[in-house]
Order: sequence, then C-alpha cells, then structure tokens
Amino acid sequence: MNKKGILLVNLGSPRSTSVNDVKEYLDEFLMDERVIDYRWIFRALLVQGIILKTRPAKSAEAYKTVWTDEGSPLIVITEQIQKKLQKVVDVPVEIGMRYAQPSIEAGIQKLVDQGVTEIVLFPLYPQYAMSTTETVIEKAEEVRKKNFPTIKINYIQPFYNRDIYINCLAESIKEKLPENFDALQFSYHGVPERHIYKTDPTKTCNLNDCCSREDNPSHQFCYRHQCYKTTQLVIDKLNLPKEKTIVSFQSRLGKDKWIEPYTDETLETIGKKGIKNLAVVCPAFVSDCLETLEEISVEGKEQFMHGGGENFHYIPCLNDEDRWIEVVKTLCEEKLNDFYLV
Ligand SMILES: C=CC1=C(C)c2cc3[nH]c(cc4nc(cc5[nH]c(cc1n2)c(C)c5CCC(=O)O)C(CCC(=O)O)=C4C)c(C)c3C=C
Ligand SMILES: [Fe+2]
Ligand SMILES: [Fe+2]
Repeated sequence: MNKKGILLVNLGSPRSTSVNDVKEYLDEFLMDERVIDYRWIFRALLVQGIILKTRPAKSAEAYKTVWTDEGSPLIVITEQIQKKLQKVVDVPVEIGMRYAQPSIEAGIQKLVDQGVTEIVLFPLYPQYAMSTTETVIEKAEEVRKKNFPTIKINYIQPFYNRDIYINCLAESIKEKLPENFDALQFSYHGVPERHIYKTDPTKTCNLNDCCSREDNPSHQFCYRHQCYKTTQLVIDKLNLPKEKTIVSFQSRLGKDKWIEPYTDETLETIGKKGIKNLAVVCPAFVSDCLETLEEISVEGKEQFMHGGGENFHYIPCLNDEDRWIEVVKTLCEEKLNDFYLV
C-alpha cells in the first residue's frame, strides 16, 4: 500500500536579518529565471552586479521591523498552518520553501523518512504566475527527478476562484472590516508585464480591460485576471458596491513596466480624491510577511496619510485561521483522492 503525505510550499525568507543572510536569500530568489526572466548573463549582471550591492542592507532593515522571537513571520505562520493541518488529517504534513530553508528537498526527505511514496504538494499561492505556482512546480520536479525518482507528486492548482476559498476570504475580511470605511483596497503582489505576455499561450491578453472581462481565453495563465477575479468574487460575496473597491499591485522592483495600477501611487493619491478611511487586504499572500507587515502596514500607511488620508486599516492574511485550515484540508483531500483514481 502506498503511503501518502502533504507538502505545503511557501516562498521562503532569509535565515536571519543579517545583511549576509538577506543577500544569500535574495541571490537565490532573484537568480530564479522565473522571477527575473533575463538570459543568465544579463540576470547575473543585474542581480549580482547591481541589486545585491545595495538591496540586502535596505531589506535587512525592513526585515528587522517584522522579525519575531521565533523568526520570520512567513515561516512561523507556515509552521502554524502545518501544525493545525496535521491535527485534522491522517497523513504526515511537512513544509518546504521555494527559496532558502527549510527547502523543498528537506520537506520531501522528511516525508520519505516517514515512508511516504505519494505526495500532495500545495503551492500556497491563490493566483497562478510564473514566479509563484510555476516556479514551485519546476523546482519540485527538478528535486524529484534528481533525488526521489520513484516518488509521485500531485500538485494543487491555483484556487483563486474556488468557492471554498472565496467564502473563507470573504468571511475573514468581513470580520475584520472596520465599521466605517470609504474604500476597501485589494493590493496584490505585482509582476512585470512581460511575465504575463510570456505565460499567455493564447496571446490574447493585452493587459487592459480583458483581464477583468469574463471570457478571455488567456485567463488560465493570466495572473492579473486571476487577481481581478478573486476580487470580484469576494466583493460579490460581501455585497460591496464596486465603487467602494480598488485593485492595485505592489512590490515592484527595477526599471521594467509592472502590471498596473501601482499600490504606492494609488495610496498617495486617493486621499485627495475623498477617500479618508481606507481598509487594505492583500490576497496574493496567504500568510503575513515582509510585503504585508512592512510594505503595506507601515510604508503604505505613511503613503496614504501623506496623501491626505485619515484612517488606515490593514486586514491581516488568512494565516492560521481555522476556516482557512479547513480550506487547505479540503484542497489537499481532493488531491489525495486523485491518487486513488490513477
Ligand atoms: C522581480 C522580482 C519579483 C517578482 C516577479 C516577485 C513576484 C512575487 N513575489 C511574491 C511573494 C513574495 N515576495 C516577497 C518578497 C520579495 N519579492 C521580491 C521580488 C519579486 N517578487 C523581493 C526582492 C522580495 C524580498 C524583499 C525585498 O527586498 O523587498 C515575499 C516576502 C518574503 C518574506 O520573507 O516575508 C513574498 C511572500 C508573489 C506572490 C509574487 C508574484 C505574484
Ligand atoms: Fe516577491
Ligand atoms: Fe489578462
């Protein structure tokens, strides 16, 4: 009888907030061709010759503001999800990070040590992008072929439009929304525009209105569409008028054009347009991390207040909420059952 197990995969964080550890992490992260998709030589020139000269010190300072006694929020929360999930499923659950430690390889090894031969791997990203789901699957397949050729892996697909996830996200937002707010902003991690064109096999997405329309054939691989879709489904569930919602994209890096509108520019200008009380949620992340706790909660708040805003309310990610653990369990069980069908 084959033994099954679950591997939860998140992005990963530096080992510590020292500049050297942050540099090592950024080196691995940004040298991924699905994150910075230039030819190796140009990527190396950009990353090692320019970004790693200054960014690690700046990022290390930012990490210090969110770091906890247990470590990076992203890792700590992923471990909390693992522990809670382990209590409600009867197969072993381990975690692996796409970058740095604990690695995907270490996670698979832990499962194999417990006798597991069939793994359900859950990339913890609701929306597909080449820098999210795709790079996780590529890496896991590389590790599997090299070190665990007899192990089977079943991958959980993006769940940005799944009812169970939308219900969970909508409930969570509803509970945390302040009584009075002029707008709810959905801020998603951005990606360079080029990534969307590159991963669109239909070549029909032009990054305009088509991303928020129902019927474009590119949607299965369009990260921007999937962000709009998650938003639309959540606001329908919450019965929020569209005029009270904003979608934007954060965390851009470098000189390329990233998908628009940009979160920082939006935050700097909406105060003057009459939005004084703002709530912000970040549904590209299932766990709080540097990009939510620092970039949005601290920097984003400053940008909003500076631009004439009055009250800024950050809505935390799903983290280890029980209702989210139920969703993770259901999505994993669907895939565990798939093994019986083949
Ligand atoms: C070209 C650069 C980047 C792309 C493309 C990108 C896509 C992307 N990232 C996430 C999720 C996270 N990113 C995080 C941090 C982070 N992201 C980039 C760059 C790109 N991301 C950098 C350089 C950093 C490091 C921090 C910094 O220096 O600003 C994090 C937080 C990690 C943590 O330890 O807390 C997450 C999570 C998604 C979902 C995504 C594509 C949609
Ligand atoms: Fe990122
Ligand atoms: Fe699109």
